[in-house]
Amino acid sequence: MSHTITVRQLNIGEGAPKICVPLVGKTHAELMEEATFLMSLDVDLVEWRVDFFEMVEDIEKVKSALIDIRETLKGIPLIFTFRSAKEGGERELSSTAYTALNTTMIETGLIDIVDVELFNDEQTVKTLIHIAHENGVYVILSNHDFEKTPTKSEIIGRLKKAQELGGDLPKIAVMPKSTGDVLTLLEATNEMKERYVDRPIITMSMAGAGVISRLAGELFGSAITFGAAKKSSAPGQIDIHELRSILNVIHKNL
Ligand SMILES: O=C1C[C@@](O)(C(=O)O)C[C@@H](O)[C@@H]1O
Repeated sequence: MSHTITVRQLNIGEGAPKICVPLVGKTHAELMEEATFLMSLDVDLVEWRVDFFEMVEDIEKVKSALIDIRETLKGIPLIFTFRSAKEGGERELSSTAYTALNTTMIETGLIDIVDVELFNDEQTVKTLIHIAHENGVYVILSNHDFEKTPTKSEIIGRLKKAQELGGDLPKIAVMPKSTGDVLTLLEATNEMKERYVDRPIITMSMAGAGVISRLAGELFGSAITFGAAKKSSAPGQIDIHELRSILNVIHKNL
């Protein structure tokens, strides 16, 4: 497998980490306003965090918002993410509803990447990966620990599991309780890069202490970094202008 994934001419995994900004509107109107605003900014990808959308359980309403988001974003690569409450998101869906929501949006042909949580039952994960790939959609296979930072071998184990299951972009976000925890995440990322990586991965240590991990992905091996425009979707995301400028400084000096 190639170390780079190309989505609408964006080479993820090559050069500086790509900047992704989340859309976190609660209503159709808020989403339109946010999406229009994002178009005035220097972003590489947009993630629709659909768990923030209050009509998320109404698939037709989600679809109609998606159509308008896609039209507003023009050619910007779009990630579709329902983040469950147990992994730091806004709400829960039953496994059936989660599968139906993701399947319907994959089949619209309007999204480029779908985020699937690794810790769903394995059959759900495999089914969604299969449907995504049949429709030319890449899969971020993600895992989040908002409580702590697992050990280095556990982090690597989860990222490798995401590779084995066929995720195109394995991802992990963890919470540091110490600066040592930030190093653990960076070491795990670096070891993946040196020993196991055959495709781009995404890692981050959250909150203030973890900010360095959102900046240093080109060095340690994380291909996408999440920044904030007006509102962040997780602790530790920094302003995208500052983010771009720091990524450029690192890139220039490597
Ligand atoms: O999983 C991630 C990463 C994230 O949690 C972060 O820490 O930047 C933000 C989420 O929107 C995204 O889905």
